Amino acid sequence: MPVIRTISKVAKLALLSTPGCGCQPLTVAVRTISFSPRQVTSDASFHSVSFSETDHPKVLITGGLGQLGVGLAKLLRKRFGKNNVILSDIRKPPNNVFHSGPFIYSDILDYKNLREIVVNNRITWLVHYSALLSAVGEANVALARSVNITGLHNILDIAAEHGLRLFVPSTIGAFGPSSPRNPTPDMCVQRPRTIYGVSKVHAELMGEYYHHRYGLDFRCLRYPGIISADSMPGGGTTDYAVQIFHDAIKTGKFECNLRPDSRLPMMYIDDCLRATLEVMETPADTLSMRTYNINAMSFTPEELAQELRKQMPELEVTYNIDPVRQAIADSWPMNFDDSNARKDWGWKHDYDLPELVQTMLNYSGVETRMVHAN
Ligand SMILES: NC(=O)c1ccc[n+]([C@@H]2O[C@H](COP(=O)([O-])OP(=O)(O)OC[C@H]3O[C@@H](n4cnc5c(N)ncnc54)[C@H](O)[C@@H]3O)[C@@H](O)[C@H]2O)c1
Ligand SMILES: C[C@@H](O)[C@H](N)C(=O)O
Repeated sequence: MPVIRTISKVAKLALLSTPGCGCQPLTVAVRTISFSPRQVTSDASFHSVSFSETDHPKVLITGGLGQLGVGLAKLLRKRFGKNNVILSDIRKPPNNVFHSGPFIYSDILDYKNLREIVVNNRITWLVHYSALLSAVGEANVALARSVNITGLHNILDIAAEHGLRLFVPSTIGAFGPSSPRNPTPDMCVQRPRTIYGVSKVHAELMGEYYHHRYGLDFRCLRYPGIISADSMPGGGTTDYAVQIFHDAIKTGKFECNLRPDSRLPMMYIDDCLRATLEVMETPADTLSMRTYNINAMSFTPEELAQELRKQMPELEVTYNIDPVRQAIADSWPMNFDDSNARKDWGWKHDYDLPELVQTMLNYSGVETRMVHAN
């Protein structure tokens, strides 16, 4: 019992000294406390990165070379200035990305390297995009567990120690077959059947725990499947909804790996990235929760093909079901209830299915014409 009493006393102290706002310097160095309990006083200057709401944040994006990171960096750089947003990844950036703003190598499994980057660049916001998605995660569970869970622990500790505002995306994949699927609310049973989903529920719970325990300013949105024209998805279940545009334009044909009636929540990338910026800028006292569903539309492969055929009547779609992806899709939400995000911080999507299709075709058409011209 004395151990439990001591822990709860420390917890109370931490809660009292950081009243739910990550902008305050933390009184506890989290990684230190987890291995050898050592209090760090609140005036210790080495971790007190000062960030006031009037300053521009200094942002680090991990896993930034995937489907979403480059677009987010572009949006944030427009708002906060090119040099205030650092993209990072373990892959080599293409020329255009390398020359568009700061890029740095960062492996989220390397705690010391991460800490060095945060300290040397006086980072105040951390957007944690590194992950293995649902389908690649099932193909390599050990790596997914390491990147999505061990990597997240490094991120949480760094963010807590340095008083960062931390964004970690979750996903429709954080729900499972026993969750209500149509619609899926923020609060319900979450028993996902993929390592990806399990790691994302873990991230939601750990982030919220660090928020309550250490005052970490943790913010999390559960994204639907994201559709983008100029970046390719990294191996998920919703990838078909991006691939169909590329194949339709290139060959007029598409082979879909999900059943025609597989209904999933989806969103155009611009809405997703804007939501991310909006929730990061929302004053902390407006957030009644730390993890929100966000939604835009919901469709099946058949409905997407029908919408595409309004502009490409010749489009041929065949179905060759991937049992792994199909089982995942069958366990995920069909419709997402995002009423809390709409109520608390005014979330509103811009793109429904017709606008999405028009935008993707316009963009991909331009790209195709450029490729043919070269
Ligand atoms: N794209 C979607 O449809 C979608 C939907 C819901 C949630 N999300 C979440 O958004 C985030 C970004 O998604 P994305 O589609 O850009 O993912 P992605 O798979 O395209 O990119 C992930 C990136 O993480 C990097 N990475 C892998 N291991 C790493 C390591 N050890 N250290 C540093 N980086 C590492 C990869 O190199 C890759 O560039 C993820 O957390 C994902 O779960 C995405
Ligand atoms: C939905 C999302 O998390 C990702 N696009 C996947 O399918 O794995």
